Amino acid sequence: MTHAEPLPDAPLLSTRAVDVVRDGRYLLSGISLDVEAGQHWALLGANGAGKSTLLALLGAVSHPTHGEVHVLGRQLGRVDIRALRTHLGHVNPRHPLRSPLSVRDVVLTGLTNSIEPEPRRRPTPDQTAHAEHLLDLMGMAERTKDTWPTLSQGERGRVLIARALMPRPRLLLLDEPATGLDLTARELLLGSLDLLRRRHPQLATVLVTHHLEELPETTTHALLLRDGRTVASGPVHEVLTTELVSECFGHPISITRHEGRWTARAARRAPADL
Ligand SMILES: Nc1ncnc2c1ncn2[C@@H]1O[C@H](COP(=O)(O)OP(=O)(O)OP(=O)(O)O)[C@@H](O)[C@H]1O
Repeated sequence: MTHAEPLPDAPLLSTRAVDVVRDGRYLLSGISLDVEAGQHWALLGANGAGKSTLLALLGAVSHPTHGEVHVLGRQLGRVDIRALRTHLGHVNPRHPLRSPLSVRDVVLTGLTNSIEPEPRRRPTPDQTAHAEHLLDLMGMAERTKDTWPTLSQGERGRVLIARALMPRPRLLLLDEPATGLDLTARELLLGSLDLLRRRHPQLATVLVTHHLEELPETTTHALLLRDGRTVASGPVHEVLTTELVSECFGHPISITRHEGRWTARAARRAPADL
């Protein structure tokens, strides 16, 4: 096992014919996916489809049972993945911070990937400026001195994205970032993600959701999962169709796109079927 630096020209993420088997059950079967710089993927599927299981592989948190996962050109299982993880921004929505750290200090803990600031470690002026730049992108510039316990769930979510971006990762992984947010908080989050993607065009993201309404308009690609298998994968205009999304959720669903955003409506059963 060797420490690994990323290979500069490799796809950021690549999985080939990946299976994840737990207790004899296939949670993922035959998943192949390439994520390149500047791409913004949505992983969509019903509850239990395998989205979080796939995201854990992409974040080098778990290993496949069969097949290969390459992160930044390095194959999981062949290298020490701790070195690779510093290039991946992974947002944990259950961030276990309890103390009243300021928003700016929470973002700075992203440098050491620690919950509390490391003792005797002082951020450089460049690092503090970068934290403030990221908070500005996430719409939190006015809140840098506020303390963590005073933030709403939506505000915390945006601070945690800024924290994950602090080490300047090439890839950001987001597991249902809009869950539990009210409409305004959701729109602020999605607007911030759109701005981030436009300002940092080399960044790639992978975002898990069940809801098409929670996709930022800058989403470029989608992978639809059903029972651990790929229903469709590719550019959004080919994949987010009424036919394929209906197949993914096992129910007739009508998809529309308006001003860059998607809406899904489940068809009601006809009275005769009830
Ligand atoms: N460690 C495990 N051992 C056994 N089964 C597991 C394990 N982890 C997840 N599962 C099962 O694998 C399936 C896929 O889970 P996963 O969390 O990846 O789905 P998901 O698409 O993210 O679902 P949700 O939208 O509900 O979060 C589920 O049926 C889950 O119960």
